[in-house]
Amino acid sequence: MPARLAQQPIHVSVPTSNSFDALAGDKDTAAQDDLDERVALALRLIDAVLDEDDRLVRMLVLEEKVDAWVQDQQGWTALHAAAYTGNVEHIKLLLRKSNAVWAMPDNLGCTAGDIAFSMNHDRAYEELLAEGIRAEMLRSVLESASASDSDSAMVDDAEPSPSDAPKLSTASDNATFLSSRLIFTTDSRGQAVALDAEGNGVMMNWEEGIMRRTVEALAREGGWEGRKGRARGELLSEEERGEREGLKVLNVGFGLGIVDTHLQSYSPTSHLIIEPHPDVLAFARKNGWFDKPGVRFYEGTWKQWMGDLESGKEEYEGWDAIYFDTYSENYADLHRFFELLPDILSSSPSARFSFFHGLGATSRLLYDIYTSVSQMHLREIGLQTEWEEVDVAEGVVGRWESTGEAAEGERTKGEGEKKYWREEMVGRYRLPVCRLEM
Ligand SMILES: C[S@@+](CC[C@H](N)C(=O)[O-])C[C@H]1O[C@@H](n2cnc3c(N)ncnc32)[C@H](O)[C@@H]1O
Repeated sequence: MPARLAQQPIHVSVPTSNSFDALAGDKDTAAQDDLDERVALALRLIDAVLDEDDRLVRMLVLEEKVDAWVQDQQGWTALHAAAYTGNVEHIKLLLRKSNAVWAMPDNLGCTAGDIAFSMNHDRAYEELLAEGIRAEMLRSVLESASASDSDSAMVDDAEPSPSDAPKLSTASDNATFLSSRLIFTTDSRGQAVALDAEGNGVMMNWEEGIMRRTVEALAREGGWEGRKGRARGELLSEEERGEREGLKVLNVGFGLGIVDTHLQSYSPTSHLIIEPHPDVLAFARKNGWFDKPGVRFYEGTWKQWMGDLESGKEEYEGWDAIYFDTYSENYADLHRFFELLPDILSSSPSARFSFFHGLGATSRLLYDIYTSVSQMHLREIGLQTEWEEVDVAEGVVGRWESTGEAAEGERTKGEGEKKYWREEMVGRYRLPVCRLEM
């Protein structure tokens, strides 16, 4: 979920370890001297930016062509320094005239944009945000071009990896996740959790508040709030007599069944759940989900379901409410799902789509970028998005426990625990509610 999509939200070709180590690794003396000099100049650039020595900054960037991506001991680059001073001209110079990397995190995981945000340098933040949005939009254009070149648009990539392939993580590779075991248990605070084979939280009960608020928003916007708590039989009779519209809901990714439980409280006429993981399906079966009236499971991935829609095995029904929350997929997958929406969302003006927006939730800058990029991609296919802000803490106990799902997440508590949502930096959860523009 959340970061399930944000496991690898940003793919940039930059060194991931401290740049000093990378540069210092070369044993050749002449080359080493050259590297030492480059590092020294890069550190000088950081100092010059911090001193706002405009002449020196310009000389180092324009004449010396200093490597602006080099990090100091705290992981700062010249761009972090410019974000700290809020000097917009330096930010522009570094981004346009040198090899500064907007997404480079420092040792605490902060990008330059996060630094600008925390210093309340609004213009500097906007500049870095615009750069991130541009880069991500470009990346997704290139990704979709290469996906169509390789004719993979409808191919399900959730095939088991060959045994000689490098070991992939359950948190970032969907096929690896789907072929590994899941455990349904409770954490030390008694909250339900689903953990993957690496101990990452696939779904945790702290997300209950978000799931409830999502279904409430879909129901309110979709005009089916009034179904809540009514007997299913009565609702169906009203539908048959033409006194009430039917309600068709589709959820992609069952997890702990939290969002589906909320959807069920409105007794939908039909409720399709797409879920491929055998352990999740067994959990759902054990908890009676296969016997609920109106509920049907598609036992496969959403990409397999797309293939079945195309081949006519599954029907394009036109759903009134669609929710998407998978695991170990990335933004490119979500984007592909967006493109299916005009064909599967009911043409009724009250039809709504939502998805779990945990994209880039390790950084304020990344969260803002993915909010904008997803909204732009949805607009491209004719969907308008409104965002509701949700306090993730709402009614939740110990929500940060044992979430290893953000691969780049910071260790925060005991061994094996990582922080997923950097609340202090990212702020409130943004709940998307999308509808077709009429
Ligand atoms: C985060 S959980 C969903 C939680 C759910 N929203 C809830 O309220 O409990 C993600 C689910 O997506 C499923 N999933 C993973 N990959 C998928 C795929 N390619 N297609 C459909 N579902 C997938 C996982 O097995 C898991 O059950």
